[in-house]
Order: sequence, then structure tokens, then C-alpha cells
Amino acid sequence: MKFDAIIIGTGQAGPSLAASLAKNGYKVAIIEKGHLGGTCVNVGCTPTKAYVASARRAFIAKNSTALGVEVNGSIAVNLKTIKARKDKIIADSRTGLNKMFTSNENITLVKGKARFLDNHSVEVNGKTYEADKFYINVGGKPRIPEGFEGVNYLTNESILELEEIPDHLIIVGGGYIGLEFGQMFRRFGSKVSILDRGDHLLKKEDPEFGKAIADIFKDEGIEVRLNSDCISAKKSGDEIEVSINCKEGSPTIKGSHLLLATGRIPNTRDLGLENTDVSLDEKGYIWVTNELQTSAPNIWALGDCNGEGAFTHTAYNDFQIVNSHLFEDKKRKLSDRFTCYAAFIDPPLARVGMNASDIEKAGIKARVATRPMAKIARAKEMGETQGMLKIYIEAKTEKILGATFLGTGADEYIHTIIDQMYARQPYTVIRDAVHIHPTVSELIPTMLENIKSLE
Ligand SMILES: Cc1cc2nc3c(=O)[nH]c(=O)nc-3n(C[C@H](O)[C@H](O)[C@H](O)COP(=O)(O)OP(=O)(O)OC[C@H]3O[C@@H](n4cnc5c(N)ncnc54)[C@H](O)[C@@H]3O)c2cc1C
Ligand SMILES: NC(=O)c1ccc[n+]([C@@H]2O[C@H](COP(=O)([O-])OP(=O)(O)OC[C@H]3O[C@@H](n4cnc5c(N)ncnc54)[C@H](O)[C@@H]3O)[C@@H](O)[C@H]2O)c1
Repeated sequence: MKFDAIIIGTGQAGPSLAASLAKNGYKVAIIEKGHLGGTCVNVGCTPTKAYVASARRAFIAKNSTALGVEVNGSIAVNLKTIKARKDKIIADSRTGLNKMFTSNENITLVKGKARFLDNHSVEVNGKTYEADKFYINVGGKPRIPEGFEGVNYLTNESILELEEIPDHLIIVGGGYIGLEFGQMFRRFGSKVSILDRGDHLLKKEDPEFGKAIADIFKDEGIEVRLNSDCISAKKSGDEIEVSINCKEGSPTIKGSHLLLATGRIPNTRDLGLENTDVSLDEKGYIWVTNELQTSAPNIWALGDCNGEGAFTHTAYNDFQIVNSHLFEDKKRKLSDRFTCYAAFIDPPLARVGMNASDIEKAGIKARVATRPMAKIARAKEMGETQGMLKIYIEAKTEKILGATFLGTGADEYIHTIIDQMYARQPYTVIRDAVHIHPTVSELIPTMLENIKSLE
């Protein structure tokens, strides 16, 4: 069968692109080997944030005595109900996508795994599909280190199928996935141990943020072991025993369940790309131009598989970039985008742009503004004073280089900084703005009155 365009994957870029191509008269096929919606909808953002919400309710119910709220009765967490609520949210999204594809006469949904035969054709379930243009949106999957083959480990996918709360959940990896699941399952009632080979949690952040998170987690009763390289695991009776290469602490740890949260790899190795002119880097990410074109001129790559972002908003922005070159005057580019994201722990960590080590590597002369949450009236009133705010400013241009916020509501008010960076205005615009009292945001202008040289 021949189409104007074929999209592989129904993640965070493919469906919007299919709708736009179809609206502009293209005959489009969109191919999906798994559930419609990809990682974010089925095993990523949506289910984890639904679980985070349940975990926070449980935590608040158990920890509000200091605010004068006493719960005189037991608080039970029902993982079956939590899972059923999550499954319903996911089912609604999948249904919406299915309706969108099947009700559009210009879109053909093909269920199955696509494999390129050459630059202009793919094979799915023994049938050949040809097109002038291809858009690859195949996403990624968990990276499983060697040494764990002999045990029944969990990933971000299988942990979301549990219906009983684990007694003792060991988590290998102190990145976003490890931290979000770790705090969530601790709040559900599991004993939780998080192990990471690095010397601080969230290795991409300034070390002080990882240290502050480790303290918050330890206060909640989570065991955090750093400088701990987990090399293998084996069955030990009913338990799983993990062997650790470490200088301090026991070289083994036993638990009822093991979650591997050791990073992700792109779904590009079994896509038949060797039959095309598409080039991959050494980690398997697809090489793309600033406009997301691959080294084959009729093939584009969007989302996690191009290695230029690892988030839903970056995948969606990839759609916007490609779409702007297809159908809009305002041509967008990858290089216009500032990196931004949040870790949805409690309190959340939110980040945009550069951190201290990025600034040092770039040799930029910078200044910094900081404020602990403990010095913010609204945080005190809420009884949520953990964390701190940090903003970096370029000395020469007075423009904001980046910010990291750890604190209650940080995933929302980081956008004050993100928008200022996109406006490409000096930091003095926010410094001189009047914000609403009492909010955490109101202290952002105040902290910018006190900027210091970055040592
Ligand atoms: C636990 C977890 C939590 C996350 N939380 C957040 C969050 O809070 N915020 C955030 O921004 N990001 C989050 N992410 C990241 C986010 O989910 C991804 O960045 C996003 O889903 C990437 O979308 P994508 O379009 O690149 O691909 P995906 O969503 O991965 O979709 C790719 C699709 O392609 C299909 N596919 C692959 N190969 C083929 C083939 N050969 N043939 C046919 N189909 C194929 C797959 O089945 C899949 O459906 C989270 C990720 C995880 C794992
Ligand atoms: N809130 C969000 O936006 C969100 C949430 C979850 C996941 N995600 C996405 O998923 C991606 C992957 O997340 P992740 O947490 O799996 O990866 P990550 O790369 O952020 O963290 C993995 C951690 O595992 C450690 N590690 C790896 N192997 C180890 C071993 N053998 N022993 C001990 N430690 C080991 C690494 O040192 C690292 O700190 C992220 O890049 C992000 O794009 C996003």
C-alpha cells in the first residue's frame, strides 16, 4: 500500500502530526506495535502522576498532626483501587486516540511492528507499506544492566501492574524514575531502599539538590545508599538479593521486590534502519538536524528516539518543529528550545537551562541568586519548608542562564523563569515585578535583588 506519509509510533509526537498531515490533505498511515499513546500515556507520566497523587494524599493523612489535624483511625492504602483509577485514566486516553485515528478518513491505523526495508518502505506483519515521507516516533524502553537476568525484576512498566504493596522494594537507580517510585511506594507503606552508583541523587543537578532530596527521603524513612554500584542479583529463598560494589555498608541487600530504574534506551536497534540512510550515534539515538531531518532526506525522527529530549513536552515540541516546516510560516528549530523538566517527587524539583557545572564548562561569567524555602512566608504557613531556589544570571548580558527550584509548587512557578528566558529579557524585569502575596513566587523578585558572583 502507498501513502503520502507514514508515522511509526503513537507516542507524544506521532498522533498530533498524523492529525495535522491529514488536515492538510495527506493520506497518512500511523503504525503502532503496542498500546496507543506510547510511554507517557501507558507506563510513564500519566500513571506515575496518578500514583503520586494517591501517595501524597496518604502522606498528608498520616502527617498533619503538626497542623492540628488528627486522624483518629487507621489509614489504609488500597493499591487495587489506585491501580483501577490509573487504568481508567489510561483507557480513556487510548479510546480518545483510537477514535481520533479511526474517524479520520485520511488516517489509516496499522497495528504491528514496523521494520524499514529501504528509505521508502516498511514491512508490518508481512505486508509492505510505501510512502514519500517517514516520521519515526518510536520512543524508548528501560535499560536493563547485565547481571540481573536470573531474577524477577520490575521495570517502570511491570511495577504499575502490582496489586499488592511490596514489603521491601529495592530500587537500583536514583534518577527520576527511582525517586518518583521510591517516595510513592514508601508512602503506600513499603520499606524502600534506593541505591545509586553516583555520589548524589539526580546526577544531572547541582549536588546540593541531590543531598537535600536524600535528607527529605531519609526523613520519610527511605534508605538511600550512594556510591553503590549494583552488579548483580539472585534469588535468596522468597527474597531477591542484590550484590553491591561499595566502599561503605553491606555488599549485599535483600528485599521482596527489585525495581531497575537504571536509565532508558531508544527503540531503534530492531527498526531495520541498517536498510536505510538513517545514521545512529553510538548509544542508538537517531542523528537529526536542527529541523529533525535524519541523514535520509525523506525521513524525520521525533521524540525520545532522537536523543534531543527525553520528555513529553520535548516530543510534542518536536512535532511543532516538524509541523512548522511543513505547514507554517514561523519556522521552528531545535536550537530555540531551553531544556526544562521536573521530578514529581514531593516537594518537586524543577529545572530550566544551565546548572553550575554547565556554566563552568561553558566558561561563562555568572552570578547566582539563592533562597531557602524556610525563608519564604507561604512555605512556612503551609508547613512545607523543605528545599531551596537557585537562579543563575549571565554577568555580561544580565539574562537568566538557568534555575533549579526544589520546593512546594516548584513545578508550577519555574514557568516564571522559563517564560522570562523565552522572552530573552534581562533578569531585572522579574526583579522589578510585583507578585501576589502570599505565594512562593513573590520571593523570586526579592531573591533577585541579592545576586552574588558565582564562585
Ligand atoms: C516512568 C516514567 C515516567 C515519566 N514521567 C514523565 C513526566 O512526568 N513528564 C515528562 O515530560 N516525561 C515523563 N516521562 C518521559 C515520557 O514518557 C517520554 O519522554 C515520552 O513518552 C516520549 O514520547 P515519544 O513520543 O518519544 O515516544 P513514546 O511515548 O515512547 O512512544 C513510542 C511508541 O512507538 C511504538 N513503537 C516503537 N517501535 C515501534 C515499531 N518498530 N513499530 C511500531 N511501533 C513502534 C511504541 O510501542 C510506543 O507506543 C516518563 C517516562 C517514564 C518511563
Ligand atoms: N518527571 C519526569 O519528567 C520523568 C519521570 C520519570 C522518568 N522520566 C524519563 O525517564 C528517563 C529515565 O529515567 P531513569 O531514572 O531510569 O534514568 P536516569 O538516567 O535519570 O537515572 C538512572 C540512575 O541509575 C544509576 N545506575 C545505573 N546503573 C546502575 C547500577 N548498576 N547500580 C547503581 N546505580 C545505577 C545511574 O547512576 C543514574 O543515577 C529520564 O531521562 C526521563 O526522560 C522523566
